[in-house]
Amino acid sequence: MSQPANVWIIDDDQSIRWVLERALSQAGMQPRVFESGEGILMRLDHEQPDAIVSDIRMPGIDGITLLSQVVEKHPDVPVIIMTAHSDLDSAVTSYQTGAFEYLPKPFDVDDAVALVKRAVAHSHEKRATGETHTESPQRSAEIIGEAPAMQEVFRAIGRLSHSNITVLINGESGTGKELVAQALHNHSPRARNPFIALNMAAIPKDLIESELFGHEKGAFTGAAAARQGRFEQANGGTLFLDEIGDMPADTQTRLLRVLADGEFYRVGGTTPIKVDVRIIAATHQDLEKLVQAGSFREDLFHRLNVIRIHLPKLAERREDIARLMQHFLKRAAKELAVEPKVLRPEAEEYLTTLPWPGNVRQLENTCRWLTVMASGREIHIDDLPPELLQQAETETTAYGQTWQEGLRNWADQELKRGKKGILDIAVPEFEKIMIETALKHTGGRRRDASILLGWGRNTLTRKINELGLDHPESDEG
Ligand SMILES: Nc1ncnc2c1ncn2[C@@H]1O[C@H](COP(=O)(O)OP(=O)(O)OP(=O)(O)O)[C@@H](O)[C@H]1O
Repeated sequence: MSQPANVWIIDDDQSIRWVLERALSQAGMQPRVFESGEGILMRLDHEQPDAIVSDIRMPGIDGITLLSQVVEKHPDVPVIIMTAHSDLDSAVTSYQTGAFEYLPKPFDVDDAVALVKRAVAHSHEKRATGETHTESPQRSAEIIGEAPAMQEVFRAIGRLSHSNITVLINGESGTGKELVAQALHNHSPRARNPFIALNMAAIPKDLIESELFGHEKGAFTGAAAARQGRFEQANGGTLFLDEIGDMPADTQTRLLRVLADGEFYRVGGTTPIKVDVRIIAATHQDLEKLVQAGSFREDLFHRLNVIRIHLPKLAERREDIARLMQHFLKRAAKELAVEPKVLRPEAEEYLTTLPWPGNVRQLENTCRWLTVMASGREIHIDDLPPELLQQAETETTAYGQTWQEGLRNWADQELKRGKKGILDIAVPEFEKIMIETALKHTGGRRRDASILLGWGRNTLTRKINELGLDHPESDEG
């Protein structure tokens, strides 16, 4: 009921697939994308998503035909049909054929997400039995990290590879905690058994217990069938409890008991269930503080805090940024079936200096964005998303000013002090800064610096003399 909703997106337009996939993932769902409706019906015989979002006009089987087949064979799976705005006929046909809803393109992403959520809720209501087992999507376990702090993490993974010990991973959001948890599992004696991830912050509080421990039929309103919890699903394997700091107090008590006894009861159940589960927990919060504040049980904290792995912020391992970007650009290109883009050196250098508050996830999203939005194969600084460029503008001057604002304030101050002829002070100063910076970038080579500045070589030489910048000529050839 509260497992991440499985949503299939079918569209031959990769940008639509991408936008929806991203938006639904961010809304806590598990989208899966398909370029066409071919094979969907066969797939449905094996597993049913909580909702399907399909385009109408696609090569091969079209959306309406697919819809009619799904409605006939799997009436419990709601289908949302997308099509061009003007196409009223298709809208009508979709409804008549049994679509859950019709989504005109272009659509507002938030509206689309809200609509998919409605469809998912609807299918949960309708689906009395036969919950499908959703595992985390298979991830490539490649973890990039040459920075010393990451090497520490790799060593820990290696050292722990023969053990089933509990691990607590600390680190800001997007630093790769889940990836590391998965790697710990993949390199453990439990590797062949399930790795089940559950994010405490993403589940409504009242559903956490049934999510973890499952429930018996009729345990609460809406519990139409008995259902396994994550603990049972993870039996023999690893249960990754993300954002453990958000676990409600009574669930903490229950978890502690399970860890001590190795058994639990489903919600509404009377038979104890035995499991063998390794716990890896993660949090971006300071659990010691939570313990002090009384919102996290101290005894549970000690049980979880056996081995601790700390993931540094991306800004603390800048040496990995370039490699990570290359990795994500390649991956995004593969996802979108396009040629991989490459960063121009200056764009790469620039990106390496940004603060990246969203850590690796933000970097990954930026690479996806660039793969779709950058016009050529090479990514120039101008291609970067506006919010990243603005960061530079505000960060290059102190006090959060842009240089224009700084200049304006300066001029204002000078005039207030009664100065006259301020251009005679400002213009040479401006040119001096431009010239010196350009020369710095070319290692003192004037010919190249004049190109960077957009001046002729002779103009640059004259200016250097006029301004009295006796920059040594170097490597003029
Ligand atoms: N070192 C790395 N090498 C390659 N990919 C990485 C690395 N670190 C993180 N990623 C990728 O960045 C994204 C975010 O990582 P992950 O979900 O593991 O972070 P998290 O710390 O668990 O975030 P949150 O706390 O928000 O859930 C994932 O797509 C992951 O694959």
